[in-house]
Amino acid sequence: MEKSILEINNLSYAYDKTKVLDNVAFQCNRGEVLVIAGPNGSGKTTLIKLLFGLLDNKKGSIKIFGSDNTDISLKKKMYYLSSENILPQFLTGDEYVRMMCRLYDIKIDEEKYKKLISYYAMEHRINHLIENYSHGMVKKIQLITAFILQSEITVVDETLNGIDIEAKEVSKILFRKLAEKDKLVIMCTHDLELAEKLGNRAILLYKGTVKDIVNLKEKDCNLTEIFKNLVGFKESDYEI
Ligand SMILES: Nc1ncnc2c1ncn2[C@@H]1O[C@H](COP(=O)(O)OP(=O)(O)OP(=O)(O)O)[C@@H](O)[C@H]1O
Repeated sequence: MEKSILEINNLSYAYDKTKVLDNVAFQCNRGEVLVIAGPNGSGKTTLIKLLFGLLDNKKGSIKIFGSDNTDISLKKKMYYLSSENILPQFLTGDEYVRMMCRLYDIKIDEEKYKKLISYYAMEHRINHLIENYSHGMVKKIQLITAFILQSEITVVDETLNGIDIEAKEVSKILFRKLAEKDKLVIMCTHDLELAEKLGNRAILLYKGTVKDIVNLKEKDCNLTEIFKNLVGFKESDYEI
């Protein structure tokens, strides 16, 4: 089985004339949690949107399982947990999960599904309309869906922000288990502690370029310090 399943080369992107990604290149392997970290506006979400073919006119290439990422057959192999509430508001949580399973040709394992609902304490809300969910509940529905689908590639955009501690801890365990099943998990986050605990490698994105690719499994890896150095952060520069 091939290890590298996603390859990005010379990727650049501009909104109108403003360049936000410049010559980005990296590859991702099966079985890893790859963290994409970077300050606000560094281009993380743009990169994810390009990955899913949601933006036109990119420069460079994104190959997934050897095919161009716009290949429609790839859609069923990838699931995106957005940081925004993009779920259909007129469905219940349960209807959304079941609809996604149909779209992805996944026969739902009812026992597993029930377990996931209880892990995320959604027993009493799963049949309510998404429209009436809190911010965290919308995220929990996406997490339940991700662990039911177990796609080849799961991309998480800040989804662990704004969920309660128990849900966050459960998610950490389940994303690790997903990677252990030889799936690729890509996680955009500002939470560097989470990144260190969960990730295999981190791509450090800064002003649209890849500044470093850090092996998080190396002993004494301190992503916060690496980051501070990267942006030239000095405690002594700040006072009130
Ligand atoms: N639709 C858009 N039109 C114009 N500019 C955009 C658009 N979306 C994003 N940008 C700009 O592109 C740059 C990168 O934004 P992006 O959302 O990819 O960054 P990010 O790293 O995900 O940020 P954050 O951590 O704040 O979520 C920013 O300067 C942003 O203002």
